[in-house]
Amino acid sequence: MKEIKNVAIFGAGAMGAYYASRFFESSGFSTVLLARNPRHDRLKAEGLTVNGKHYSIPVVHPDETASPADLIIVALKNHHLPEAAHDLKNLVGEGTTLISVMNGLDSEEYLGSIYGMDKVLYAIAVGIDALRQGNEITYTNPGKIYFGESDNTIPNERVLNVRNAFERAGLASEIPADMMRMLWWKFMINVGINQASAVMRVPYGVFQTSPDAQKLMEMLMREVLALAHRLRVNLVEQDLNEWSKVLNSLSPQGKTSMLQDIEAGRKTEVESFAGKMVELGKIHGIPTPANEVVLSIIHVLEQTRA
Ligand SMILES: NC(=O)C1=CN([C@@H]2O[C@H](COP(=O)(O)OP(=O)(O)OC[C@H]3O[C@@H](n4cnc5c(N)ncnc54)[C@H](OP(=O)(O)O)[C@@H]3O)[C@@H](O)[C@H]2O)C=CC1
Ligand SMILES: CC(C)(CO)C(=O)C(=O)O
Repeated sequence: MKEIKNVAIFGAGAMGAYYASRFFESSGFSTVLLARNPRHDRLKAEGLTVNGKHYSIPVVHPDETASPADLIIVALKNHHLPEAAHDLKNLVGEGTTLISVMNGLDSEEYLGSIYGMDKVLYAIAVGIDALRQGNEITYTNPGKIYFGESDNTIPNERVLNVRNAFERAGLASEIPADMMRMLWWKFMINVGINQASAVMRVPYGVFQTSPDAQKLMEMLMREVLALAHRLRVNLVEQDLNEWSKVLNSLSPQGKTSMLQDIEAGRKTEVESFAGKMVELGKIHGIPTPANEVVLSIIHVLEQTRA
């Protein structure tokens, strides 16, 4: 397989802007952002600012791109995906690899249903605390990307090729043997802290110190543990402690992506977290009362946003 050179970033928000800046700054890559108008013109005119540094990264329009990308990083919000996913069609060719750094359990299968799972690798971003205000993005901790096929006992050529590209771009990454376990671990984290932070409107620092904040976060997470156990996903009690270690490394002022959405009056990804939990809980006979409560609260916050 040939070395990854052409990289496209789809969704130049908090996460996408960070990854775009890394590839754009590293030699050996040609990096583009993909967007329709009015985003296209805005990104072209204003560029992106990441940790105070301005980047004028080329922006391409979905209907005007002719040559496929080697690697596409998808960093949309989950509710953007159904409307946006077809915009990748001119960028996906035989040798293209698609990676979604989006939270939730479904974005990979969604992209795979359109472009084929043979082109999609699973991924999660852990420990990054990217904040966005307009086109200005800040982060204190870049975190790490865990990625691969669902089973990476022996990583295949596509996976190794992406690792090589991440290394050249200065992005920390790891290839877990059991990627499904990692996907569920991240899902547990998001169901816990994203939702608890959104209903309480507090940053990471409060979860580092307040037993009350920790209690709600853990109640939500334990429902994921019970569901994972039923589905034979290898997620255990100790995984809560692994998350505490990551949490304590985050900036006390940092905010989850869901709290950022609530504060900015945007739609949240609650359907991919509590919504998914309630749905799966019903199918598999696992009670999800804490998730039912936060689902209603976050719906109300969305309905009453300014
Ligand atoms: N922020 C974080 O620290 C982390 C976030 N995540 C996950 O990563 C994903 C992205 O999150 P985040 O970066 O915070 O979200 P943002 O809301 O900051 O970014 C999403 C971006 O997608 C753009 N977008 C929406 N629709 C389209 C479209 N049709 N075409 C092109 N661009 C589009 C938005 O543009 P516009 O602004 O114009 O609407 C926005 O720039 C989410 O699933 C989140 O849960 C995971 C780990 C950490
Ligand atoms: C884990 C966390 C909370 C930060 O990386 C996240 O995934 C998010 O903000 O959506």
